[in-house]
Amino acid sequence: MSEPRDDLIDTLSVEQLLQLHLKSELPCLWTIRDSHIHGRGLFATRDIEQGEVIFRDETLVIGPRSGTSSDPVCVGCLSNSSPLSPCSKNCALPVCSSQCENSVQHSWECSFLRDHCTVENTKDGVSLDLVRTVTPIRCLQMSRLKRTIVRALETREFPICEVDVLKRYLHKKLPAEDDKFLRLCCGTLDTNAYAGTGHGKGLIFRGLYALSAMMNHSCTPNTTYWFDEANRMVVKAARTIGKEEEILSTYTSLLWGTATRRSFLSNTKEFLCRCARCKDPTEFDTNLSAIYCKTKPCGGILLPGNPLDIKSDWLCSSKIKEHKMGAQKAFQLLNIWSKVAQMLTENEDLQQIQMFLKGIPENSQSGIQIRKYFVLQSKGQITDMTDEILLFKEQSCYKLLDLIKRLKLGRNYLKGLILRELFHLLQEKSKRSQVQVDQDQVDSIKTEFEKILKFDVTPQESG
Ligand SMILES: C[S@@+](CC[C@H](N)C(=O)[O-])C[C@H]1O[C@@H](n2cnc3c(N)ncnc32)[C@H](O)[C@@H]1O
Repeated sequence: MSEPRDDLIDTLSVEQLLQLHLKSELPCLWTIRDSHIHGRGLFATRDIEQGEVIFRDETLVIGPRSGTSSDPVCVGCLSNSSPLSPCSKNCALPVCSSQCENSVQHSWECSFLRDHCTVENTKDGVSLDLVRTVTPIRCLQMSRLKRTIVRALETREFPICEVDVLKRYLHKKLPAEDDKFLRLCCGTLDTNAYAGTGHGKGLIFRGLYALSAMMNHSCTPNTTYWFDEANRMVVKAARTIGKEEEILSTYTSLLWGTATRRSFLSNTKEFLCRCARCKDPTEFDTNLSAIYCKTKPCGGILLPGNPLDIKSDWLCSSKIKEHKMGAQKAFQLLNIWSKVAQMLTENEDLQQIQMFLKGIPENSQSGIQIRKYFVLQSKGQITDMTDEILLFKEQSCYKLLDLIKRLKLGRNYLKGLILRELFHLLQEKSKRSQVQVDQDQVDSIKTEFEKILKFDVTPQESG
């Protein structure tokens, strides 16, 4: 499909625009329709097998994340794995090499900022404020086709707009049209962008993906995604998706409890999810949000009476009416646990962690937070770990895998990472204790994680 003349672009439907943007001539597995969840959604045009690639999405724009708490990354390669220094051309943005400084990616915004801004009193020559504005600024370079797609996406105004941050540094007024488009892009990015991380390369970015922006959210999505070497977003079926079924993604961590997920979605995307998992106080019998009943010697667990109403009392599994807790108190407790969990993982003190885990219900969100950290992020090499840590990591892998199964998350990327870790742990365990580990089991774990983590299944590729 060749690109039409500029004046024809305005006459195309969203679906045609997206087909053009993805430059795909293959038959596609998706169509755009009205959704009962919200606005438009993406729907399957045929049955899609678990693990099948549904689409590979090209970026409309990609750049550093906008959060004030994010560590700065090189604006050229978007990685934080090498030491950063200010761009020598004095645009106040950080780069990690002369190659990144002179990259096509960076050159345009570099001259834009030098031409429009005055930057003084920066910390080490870098302005973190301006780093936040890079991704919207990059939108000004968009082609007619990309601008038309951006205008077709859902957008809303969020309280913080990067254009206002940029304005603090401008000594030259932006043309009204650019100002308006930049504002639109800020809202569109906040509504639709995905945060990406690059496996092992310290990549941290925010990308606007045209087709992915059509996917509504569910806390038990039927897809999983990943970013390939070209930073394309690869979306796969986490379980079988029937013809006509809506193709759903997630905008939040799937291992958080309902209250945390819903408040995150409300704060970052300004909507309240009402999916099947959000409606179920037990979250498919996982009790992720549970806290122990404080009435002695009850021993029951408290869960929200109505998880869709943040003010509703938390009720006890003993069904005794008086055994309850106000929502505010319950949220405070969950918050404190989460902070303690964060502190404990930073210290990696296994004894203290075991004590903390004894005081909270099994599967509780903070316990899961600790286990996930130990499985996927803990410092150091497996070969240097004590037997106790190795055992804790192994148990944590099984716990997380069980949770993923019970939450009906299917074959998702997180599961692949956990299985890979488990494979390495079992190998180390058998080396250390010379205990015979079931080799068939280890091999099947290897096959499964390789299948999940291997996204280049080109023969099945669609649009
Ligand atoms: C990436 S867009 C999804 C596509 C959008 N429905 C459209 O018509 O363009 C994200 C926005 O869709 C809405 N949305 C997505 N999932 C939702 C859900 N589960 N419940 C309510 N609104 C949702 C929210 O307004 C959110 O900001």
